[in-house]
Amino acid sequence: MTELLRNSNTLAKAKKELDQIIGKDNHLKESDVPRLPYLTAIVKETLRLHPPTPLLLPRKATTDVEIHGFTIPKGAIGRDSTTWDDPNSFMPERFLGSKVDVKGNSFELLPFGAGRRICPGQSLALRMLHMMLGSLVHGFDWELPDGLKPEMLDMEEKFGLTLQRAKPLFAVPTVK
Ligand code: HEM
Repeated sequence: MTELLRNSNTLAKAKKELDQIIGKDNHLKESDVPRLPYLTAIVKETLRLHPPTPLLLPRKATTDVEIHGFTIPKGAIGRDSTTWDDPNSFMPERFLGSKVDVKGNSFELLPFGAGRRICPGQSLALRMLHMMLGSLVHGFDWELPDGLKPEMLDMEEKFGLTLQRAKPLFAVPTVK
């Protein structure tokens, strides 16, 4: 939601897609999600830029390592500038028409890990993320409180086992 409130064009495009595909007066259903490529791209882009479990727990490379001829570079993969154009910008469009997924098959984007220790809650988490975000965007118009400008939003993150906003987001919903 923070990235959408900071990027009003993205929020407007997500609303438009929801209005066109499921209709202004209908509630979002799980079966609608496969027909919402832009909402799906927003979820992927959020998981790239703000991975909720950023360290993949104990499996982060602290230095460049080579294993069986494959180089595992040090550091955060979601913002690697050799893989992603403009890696620090929130651009869901980068996933439209792209085969990169978040399910452990695309090694440049591993918010749920990969292989035998991949997150077993992935399928539940992805269902919930699309339903929650899609319902919030589709059901309400959103504004920032007290004349706060999008560019003034505090993007500081609290680093830990899971990554969260350092301070909660305050936003004002109006029923559409
Ligand atoms: C957006 C939501 C979530 C993200 C980004 C996420 C991410 C991750 C990551 C990165 C790992 C470590 C994988 C590895 O070690 O390679 C993990 C492990 C795990 N996750 Fe999740 N997770 C999410 C939601 C959930 C949910 C909803 C559940 C349970 C209902 C869950 C249960 C677990 C468990 C049990 C493990 C440990 C698996 C093992 O070590 O064998 N996660 N998750």
